[in-house]
Amino acid sequence: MRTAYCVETVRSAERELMARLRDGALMQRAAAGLGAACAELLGRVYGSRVVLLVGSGDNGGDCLYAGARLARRGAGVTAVLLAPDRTHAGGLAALRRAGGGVARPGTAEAVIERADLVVDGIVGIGGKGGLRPDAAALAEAAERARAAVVAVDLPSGVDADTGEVHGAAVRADLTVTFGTHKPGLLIDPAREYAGSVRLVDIGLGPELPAEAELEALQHADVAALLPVPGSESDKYRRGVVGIAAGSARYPGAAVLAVSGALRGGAGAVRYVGPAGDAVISRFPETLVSDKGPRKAGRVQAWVVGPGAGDDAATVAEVLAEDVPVLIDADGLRLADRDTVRARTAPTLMTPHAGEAAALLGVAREEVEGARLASVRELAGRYAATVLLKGSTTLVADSAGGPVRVNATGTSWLATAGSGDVLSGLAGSLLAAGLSAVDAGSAAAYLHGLAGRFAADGAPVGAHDVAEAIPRAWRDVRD
Ligand SMILES: NC(=O)C1=CN([C@@H]2O[C@H](COP(=O)(O)OP(=O)(O)OC[C@H]3O[C@@H](n4cnc5c(N)ncnc54)[C@H](OP(=O)(O)O)[C@@H]3O)[C@@H](O)[C@H]2O)[C@@H](O)CC1
Ligand SMILES: [K+]
Repeated sequence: MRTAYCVETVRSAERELMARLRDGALMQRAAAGLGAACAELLGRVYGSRVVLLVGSGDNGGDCLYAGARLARRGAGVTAVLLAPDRTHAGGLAALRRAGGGVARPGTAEAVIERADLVVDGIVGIGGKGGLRPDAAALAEAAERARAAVVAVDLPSGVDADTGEVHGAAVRADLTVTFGTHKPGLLIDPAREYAGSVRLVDIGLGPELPAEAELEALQHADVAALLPVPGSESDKYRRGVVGIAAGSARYPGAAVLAVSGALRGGAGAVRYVGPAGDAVISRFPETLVSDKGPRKAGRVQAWVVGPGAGDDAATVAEVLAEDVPVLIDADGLRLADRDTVRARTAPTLMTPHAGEAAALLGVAREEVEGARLASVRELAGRYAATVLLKGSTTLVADSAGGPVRVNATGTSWLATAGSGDVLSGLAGSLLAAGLSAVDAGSAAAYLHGLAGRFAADGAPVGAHDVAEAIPRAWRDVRD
C-alpha cells in the first residue's frame, strides 16, 4: 500500500524524530537522497551545469546541500537565491565550500536557460497559495529551458494536502519527496506537475500514525481483496449481481455494464430492464428478467443507472432493497438524497467530475480543481461511499478513514461506455462481498489496468476494456 500524509501529520512526526537526532541530521538524509536522484538523472555529473532555485526555508536548505554534493562530484553548480538575506546559511556555506556559486542579480534567466538540470527548492511543505511573482518567474523560466527539472519534496506552488494548484507552479520531470508521500503528489492536478515521484526514506516511518490520509492500492493489495472461488462455491455463494440499466434508447449501456459485471467475480449476473434482448444476444450466460428489480430473484448487490434515461421508479425500487447498491450515470441524477442517506446497506456512487458538479451545484472545473474536497463533500452529503472518476480516481467513505486514490488509469479510458464497464465490475465485487470502499478501489485499479492493456498506445472502445479485465486480474494475481 502506498500512503500519503498531510503536512500537519508530517510536521509532528518530524518533531518526534528530530528530538532524538542531532541538529541537521534529517536535512542531510534528505539532501543525500536528493543528490543521488539528481546524479542518476544527469547520468554524467562531472561537467554538467546545475542551477538551484533556492527559497528562504528548509526546502532551499535541502536544495543547497544536494547542490554541494553535486559540486563535489564536478558539476558546475549555481544557486539562484530568492531572498539572499534569508537563505539557509549552513546550506549556502556548504555549497561555497564545494566550489559552487551564486548567480549575480539579473542573471537568473540566462543561467537557467543554459542549465542541464534545474533543482526546485523554492518552497516545500511550508508553501502557502500560488507562487509569488518572483518565484513564478523562475518557474516559468525553468519550464522554457531545455533542462530537466527536479522538484525538492514537492513542485513549488502546488498544495501539498489537497493536490490543488492556485496560479503558477513548477512543472517537474521528477519529484524527490522525503519521509512520506504528500496527498498532492498523488491527486490531480498537482500530480501532473510532479512528474515521476521518488520517495526518500529519512526514518520518518515509525513516527507516522497507522492511518494515512490517502492510500493507493498496489498489485498485492488488490490481489488480497479479489474473491477466489473455493471448492464449496456455487453461483449464489460467489454472489449474484443485479444490473438495472439501459433503456430502449440506450441498450448499449446495459450490455457494457453486464460485460464488466461478468468479469468481476460474482457467480452470476442478473439483468433487469428493457434491453434484455441486446444483453442476451451478446452474453447468453446472463439471467434476464423483465419483472423489475423487486421480483427479479436473489441478488446480493445492485447496479443501477447506466443508460437509465428518466426511469426514476427503477432507481427508487433498487434503493429500497436491503443489499449494497451502486449508483451510476443517470441514476445519480434520479436518486433521492434522503432515500440514499436513510439506507442501511452500503451505497457506492460513481460520478465523473461533471456528474459530481451537478450533484454539488458547482461548475465542473471546480470539482476538477479540488477533487479531494469534492469527493469528501459528496460522501458526506449522501452518507455514502463516493468514487470520483478521473485520471486519478478517488474513493471516499462518509464514515471518514483514508481516501483511496487510484493511479492505474490512462487517458485512453476517457471513452464512451467505459464508466458502464466500471460500474458493472465494481457491482460484481460488491456482490462478491467486498466493502464499498474496497469494491470501488479494486474495480478502479483493475479497470485502469485493463484500459492500459487494451489500449497499448492506441484508441480503444469500452468493450475492449471489458475484454481485457481478465488479463488485469491475472496480472494482479501473478
Ligand atoms: N518535514 C520533514 O520531515 C523534513 C523537511 N525537510 C524540508 O523542509 C521543507 C519545509 O521547510 P520549511 O518549513 O522551512 O518551509 P518551506 O517549504 O521551505 O517554505 C517556507 C518558505 O517558503 C516561502 N513561501 C511560502 N509560500 C510561498 C509562496 N506561495 N511563494 C513563494 N514563497 C513562499 C516562505 O516565505 P515567507 O512567508 O517566510 O516570506 C518561507 O521562506 C520540506 O518541504 C523539506 O524540503 C527536510 O529538510 C527534512 C525533513
Ligand atoms: K520545491
